[in-house]
Amino acid sequence: MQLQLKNIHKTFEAGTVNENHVLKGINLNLEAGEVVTLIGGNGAGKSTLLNCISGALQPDIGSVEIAGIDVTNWSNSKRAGLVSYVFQDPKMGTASRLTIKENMAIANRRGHKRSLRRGVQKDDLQMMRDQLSRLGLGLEDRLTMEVAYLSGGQRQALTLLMATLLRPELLLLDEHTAALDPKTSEMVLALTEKIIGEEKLTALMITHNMADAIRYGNRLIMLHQGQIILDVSGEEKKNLTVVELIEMFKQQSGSDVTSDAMLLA
Ligand SMILES: Nc1ncnc2c1ncn2[C@@H]1O[C@H](COP(=O)(O)OP(=O)(O)OP(=O)(O)O)[C@@H](O)[C@H]1O
Repeated sequence: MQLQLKNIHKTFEAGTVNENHVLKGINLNLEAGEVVTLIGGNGAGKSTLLNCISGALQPDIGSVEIAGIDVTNWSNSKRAGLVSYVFQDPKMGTASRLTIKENMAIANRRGHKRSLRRGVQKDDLQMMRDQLSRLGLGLEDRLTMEVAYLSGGQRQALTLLMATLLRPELLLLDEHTAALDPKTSEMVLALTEKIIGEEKLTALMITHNMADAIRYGNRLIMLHQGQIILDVSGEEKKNLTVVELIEMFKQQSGSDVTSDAMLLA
């Protein structure tokens, strides 16, 4: 099992008037190679769930196993050797004032305490060029350019490459194309699919776009008020339509999706 979540609970501001029980007993198993899209309305708990997996947040109850290792009590940085993530904001996954080469060098040390003094060797440079050329964006010829000068899409593509440079046991994508225009989003999603496929990664991807949730991955999960209310895979998922998905949401949750960002698909 690549990911095993057992009875995850998370409450924010416990014991105050603002107490918010966000995750209510999440159980989820992901087999190696599964690519899961995660949808749900605003505030459903999607990011909180990913944060509990990455270690950015600690669940109050429950356990997290990644690639057979119980990481429940591991810090975010200790989990970095196992889990990689890409966030919505293209500025978050890369260091603006550093060059593409320097960013790639950092990615090449993810989860390792290897000395920063080692510097970039000649064979590292060739590896970087080869890796960057996979993106098809010509970044391999701009190794000494500061990342700040890249477009949002180029930057997110680079972030994705960096997150997978050292093969993670699990790749977490938190609406990683939501800040991009539709065409660029499509480009980054196509690259995401390519990299996940080539590296045979296990991935969990949050999206607000229902059409993308159906199109990508082999399994789709819907979260509502901190619980999994829908879990479809294989042919059933492939044959889903956005209209059916909205209908299922209404049935399962007992509420409407009107004015919800889920409809922005
Ligand atoms: N650090 C925090 N402290 C207090 N409340 C939080 C914190 N993080 C999230 N929340 C609350 O938890 C709830 C779930 O948030 P979360 O970001 O997980 O939802 P989401 O499903 O990702 O929503 P969206 O699609 O809007 O991003 C929200 O009500 C949010 O305000």
